[in-house]
Amino acid sequence: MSFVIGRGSDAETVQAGRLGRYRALDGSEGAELFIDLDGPHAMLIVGKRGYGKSFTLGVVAEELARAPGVAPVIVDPMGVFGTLADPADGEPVPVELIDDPTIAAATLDPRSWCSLLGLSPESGAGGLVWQAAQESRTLEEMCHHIESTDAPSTDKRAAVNHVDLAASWGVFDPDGLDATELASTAISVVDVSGLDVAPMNAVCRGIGEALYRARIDDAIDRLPWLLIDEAHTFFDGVAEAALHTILTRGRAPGVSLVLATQRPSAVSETAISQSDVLISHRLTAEADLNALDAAQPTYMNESLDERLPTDPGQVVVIDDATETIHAAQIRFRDTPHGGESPSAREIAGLE
Ligand SMILES: Nc1ncnc2c1ncn2[C@@H]1O[C@H](COP(=O)(O)OP(=O)(O)OP(=O)(O)O)[C@@H](O)[C@H]1O
Repeated sequence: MSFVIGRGSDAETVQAGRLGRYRALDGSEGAELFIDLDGPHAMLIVGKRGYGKSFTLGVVAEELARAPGVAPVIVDPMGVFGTLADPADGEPVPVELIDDPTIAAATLDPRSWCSLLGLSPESGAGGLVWQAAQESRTLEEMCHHIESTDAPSTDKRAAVNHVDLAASWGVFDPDGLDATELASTAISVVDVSGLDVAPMNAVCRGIGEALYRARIDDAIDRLPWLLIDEAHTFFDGVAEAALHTILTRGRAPGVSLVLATQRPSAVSETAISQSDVLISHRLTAEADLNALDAAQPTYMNESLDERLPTDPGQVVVIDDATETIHAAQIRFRDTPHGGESPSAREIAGLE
C-alpha cells in the first residue's frame, strides 16, 4: 500500500506523481511516497536557499508533464526550468518552452495599471492612466485616449511616458498568451528571467487570470496547474490579485497552484492558510518559521521547527486533506536540475 499526499493510502497510485521516499530518523529510506495529481490543490514548497525548493518544484513539474488530463504551466523567474526539456531518465517529459512571453494589455484592470506603473490613481497622470485602461484594449489605444483628453499637458505627458515605459518592456501584445495555447499536454515553461519585477508580475498575472477564466468559461478541458518559483516576487506586485483568486476560488473550477519560496514570511497569509499541502525543507529564519507556525495545524502535536530536516532534498510534508505529516526524501530529478550554484573552483578549472 502506498501513500498519496492529498489522497491517503492508495493501492494503485493512479494519477499520482512519484515524490520520493519516506525518511526514517536514522536517515534510511522507506516506502515510496506519491502526490495526488487528480484533484485541485494549493501547494506551498518552502526552504532556505540551497536546500532544494527548485529541485522539488522540478520533480513536481516532471510528474505533471507526464500526467494525463492536466495543463501544467511553470513561471520561471530564474530561467532554470528550461532543462526540463533535456533528455529524461525514464518516461519522457513533454515540454513547451516559451522564451518571450507576452500578454494582452486588457488583462490588467485600471487599478493594476496604476500600481504597475507606480502611479497613484489620485494623481493627474494616474487618473488618466486609469481612464485609458478602462476604455482601451492596447497600449496604443491607451496613449490615444490620454492624448485626446483635455487634461493639463504635463499630466498627459507624464501618463504617456509611463505607458511608453510599459511598452518598452515588450510584454504587451494583443495576441499575447492565451489559455488554449498554455493548456497543452506538455508543461509550458514560461521563462521570465530577462524581465524586471514589474513586467514579470504582469506576465504572471496574465497567465493566472487566463487559466482561471478559461476554466470558469469551460474553454479548456484539462485541469490547469500553475507552478511558480520565487513566489514571494509575485506577492509584492500586480500578480498577487490573480494568485489570490486561484488560492481562494480555484478549487471549484479545478485550478491548482504550486508556490515555491525561500521566504514564506513574504507570501501572503492566504497563501499559507489556503495551502492544503505544505512541503518544507530546512528553514532557519525566525520570521519564516513564525509565518508557518501561525498556520500550524492542530493535528501537529510538536512544533514544525522540531521536525524540520537538516539536509538538501529532505522535507516534512503537511497534508491537510488527510491531516497527516510525513518525513520524506524527495526523489532525484529525471531531467537535469538547472539551478545548480556556480563554483569558482569549477570555473577556474580546479574541479
Ligand atoms: N531531492 C534531492 N536529491 C538530491 N540532491 C538534491 C535534492 N534537492 C536538492 N538537492 C541538491 O541541493 C542543491 C540545491 O537545490 P536547489 O537549487 O533546488 O535549492 P533552492 O532551495 O531552490 O535554492 P535557491 O533558493 O538558490 O533557488 C541542488 O543543486 C542539488 O545538488
